[in-house]
Amino acid sequence: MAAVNPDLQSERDGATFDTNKLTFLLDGGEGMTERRREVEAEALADPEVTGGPHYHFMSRPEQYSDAVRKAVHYMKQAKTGKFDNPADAHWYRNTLWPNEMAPIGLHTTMFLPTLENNSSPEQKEKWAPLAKDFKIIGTYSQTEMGHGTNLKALETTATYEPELEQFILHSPTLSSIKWWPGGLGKTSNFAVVMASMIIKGKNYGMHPFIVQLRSLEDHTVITGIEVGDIGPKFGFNTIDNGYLKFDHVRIPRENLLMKNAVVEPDGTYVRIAKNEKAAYSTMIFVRAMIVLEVATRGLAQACTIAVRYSCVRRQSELVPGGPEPKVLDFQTQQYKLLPVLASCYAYWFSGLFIRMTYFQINYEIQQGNIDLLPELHAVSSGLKAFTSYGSMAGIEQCRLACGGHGFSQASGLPKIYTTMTAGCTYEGENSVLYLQMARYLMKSFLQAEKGETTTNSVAYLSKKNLDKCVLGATLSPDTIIAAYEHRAARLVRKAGLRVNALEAAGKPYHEAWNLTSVQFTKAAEAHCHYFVVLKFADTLEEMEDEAEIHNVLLQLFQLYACYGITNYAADFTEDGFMSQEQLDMVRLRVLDLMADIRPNAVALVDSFDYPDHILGSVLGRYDGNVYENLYKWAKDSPLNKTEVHDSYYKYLQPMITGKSNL
Ligand SMILES: CCCCC/C=C\C/C=C\C/C=C\C/C=C\CCCC(=O)SCCNC(=O)CCNC(=O)[C@H](O)C(C)(C)COP(=O)(O)OP(=O)(O)OC[C@H]1O[C@@H](n2cnc3c(N)ncnc32)[C@H](O)[C@@H]1OP(=O)(O)O
Ligand SMILES: Cc1cc2nc3c(=O)[nH]c(=O)nc-3n(C[C@H](O)[C@H](O)[C@H](O)COP(=O)(O)OP(=O)(O)OC[C@H]3O[C@@H](n4cnc5c(N)ncnc54)[C@H](O)[C@@H]3O)c2cc1C
Repeated sequence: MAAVNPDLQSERDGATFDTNKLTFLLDGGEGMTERRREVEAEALADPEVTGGPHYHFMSRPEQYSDAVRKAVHYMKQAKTGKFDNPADAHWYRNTLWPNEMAPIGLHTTMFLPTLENNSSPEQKEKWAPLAKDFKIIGTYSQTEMGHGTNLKALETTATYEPELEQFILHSPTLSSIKWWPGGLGKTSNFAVVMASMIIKGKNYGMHPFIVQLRSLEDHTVITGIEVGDIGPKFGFNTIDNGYLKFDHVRIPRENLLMKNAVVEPDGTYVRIAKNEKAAYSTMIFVRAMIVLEVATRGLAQACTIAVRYSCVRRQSELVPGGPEPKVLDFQTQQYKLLPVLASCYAYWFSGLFIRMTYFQINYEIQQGNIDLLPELHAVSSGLKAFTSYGSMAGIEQCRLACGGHGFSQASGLPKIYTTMTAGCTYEGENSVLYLQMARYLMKSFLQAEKGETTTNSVAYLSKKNLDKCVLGATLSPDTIIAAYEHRAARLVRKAGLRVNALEAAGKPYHEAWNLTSVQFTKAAEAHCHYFVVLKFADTLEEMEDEAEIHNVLLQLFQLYACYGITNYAADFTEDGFMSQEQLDMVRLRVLDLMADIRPNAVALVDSFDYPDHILGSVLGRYDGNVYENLYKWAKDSPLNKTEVHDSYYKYLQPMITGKSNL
């Protein structure tokens, strides 16, 4: 390995804590880190994983094809049983497809989970092993050209015919064509198709059906089905997001996944699930996973690149006539990057929390206890929206902080950005998800108004909140939490009272709701902000005796919270809760905290522990040898394969010389 750039080495030498120990905390324990590193090391030693053509120097069809090559490699490995632990499989995939979407991504994240959580026991026994062993490859096909958000308006129909005990799948309109499902266009031979179920003329709403799309022999498309790729996108170019059209395709009755609702042979519909949104369960799972696995990890990688590069890049003067400083020593550069880094840590702890909570509550739901489903739906929706938007903005900030080289694909940042930003849209568009959380907040507000006690994430709504902020120079977590509680409670209450007032003035509820929805999305955002602050504080409180790490995490916590206050100053001050003096103090504390954190900046990104292969960045290399590798990158560019490019002979030569050698 090449020697580490001394400018990066000096940062590591000056850190006040052991990065390894912080990595253990982020991974959820030393054993988890060790296992992750083992899986990554095995993958990194495999030429099928690290070899192959260079991602950025391929066309889109080549990118897709190479991703399929990797998919086959993954499936072969998985078939040996070595990934029985889902986390191992996850680490392996992350190394195989760094910041890319696998053509079989939907198979593992949605198709299989839907089969497992929405099938009857017999169906699960039949389908899950086939999917687990990749004997069938599937996707989750819900969104249509005309509707992604409004699931009640899905137009694909599954009409039951009792005589033959079959459902007939049909796409009655142009807008009913399934559009967007990942891996649908070219890769999958099966899909879970969400369709409106119609029995004897009655529409029972969206239900999941397992449908074969292509032959298992030669991959030709089943009669009555039209399927293909939807074309190049802003990102996600390794995956074949597809379209799917049905022309009266018949499937057996048993292909309705019947855990939540059964259709008997004579067409009698029997609902089993206690909650009518049971068919939406896979979406909750993915939303809960997006927080850590998509939003936070994308941001952590971008921070790693931008912070390391900012310690390697020297430019301008700090001391008149002095040497060029590392750009991270400029206060404005710290202001670009360190609050983003702090938010990354904040999201990480919320991500760990929602992942664990999802598995706990889902276990309860599987046992038939659905009491906590509304809480899980609200929190997973809100956190998905809050963290994906924050990460998207943070990644862009990291890119801008890298100056010109940030604009090159060599930085790795455009790819991280385009992959991650999709997470603001898929699995529920962010504003739509904030409005789902807002429904929950409105209900909780009404409960609190009636004097009832609200619980879990909204417990603060029925508490007596402080009227005056008591935040002082010590910035204790409790006073910070109280400030965020006050802001969220006030914004929720203000929006709730406005709905009530509009209704009292004669507006129907739906109109009152729409007229308050901007306020409510801001209230939902404030609620999520509070929640993320709270989970960060909880992590600090629960930490075991690691004083150095506790110190630096406390600084990050304070920076995250203070930066949030300065960014949303009006929310904290306009009702007189926080004084101008307190706000001024908070603003100055942001600057002081940045100076405190600065010496540990590289150690804090090293703790994310991303191998260079996953970062895919010349700027963010662990060894910091940026310039020689930028030069190498340029030399590898396909345009440099020949001294004179073909286009010269085709176009320039005739114009410049008046003759053509072609
Ligand atoms: C270590 C292991 C790691 C494992 C890693 C695993 C995974 C890796 C991570 C991530 C994967 C990454 C990448 C995957 C890449 C791409 C995948 C993209 C896939 C897709 O992109 S796939 C399509 C997703 N497409 C949507 O996301 C549609 C959004 N649109 C909706 O979701 C609905 O359409 C909605 C909610 C807007 C309106 O729906 P609606 O009109 O029917 O309902 P309505 O508003 O009337 O609400 C009536 C009552 O239902 C409640 N309610 C609603 N939803 C509920 C739910 N889910 N559960 C429980 N209750 C729910 C409400 O809260 C309310 O309750 P109440 O009445 O009490 O207030
Ligand atoms: C990369 C990518 C991968 C995807 N993968 C899959 C997949 O595998 N399977 C699948 O089924 N789908 C998939 N999708 C589809 C995705 O889930 C939807 O695009 C997403 O849910 C948003 O729905 P929409 O496209 O209908 O947006 P729209 O709802 O049309 O959003 C347009 C605008 O309208 C606003 N809006 C809509 N409804 C409301 C409302 N009620 N109140 C206020 N504002 C509203 C939105 O906020 C937004 O600003 C994918 C999409 C992308 C981009």
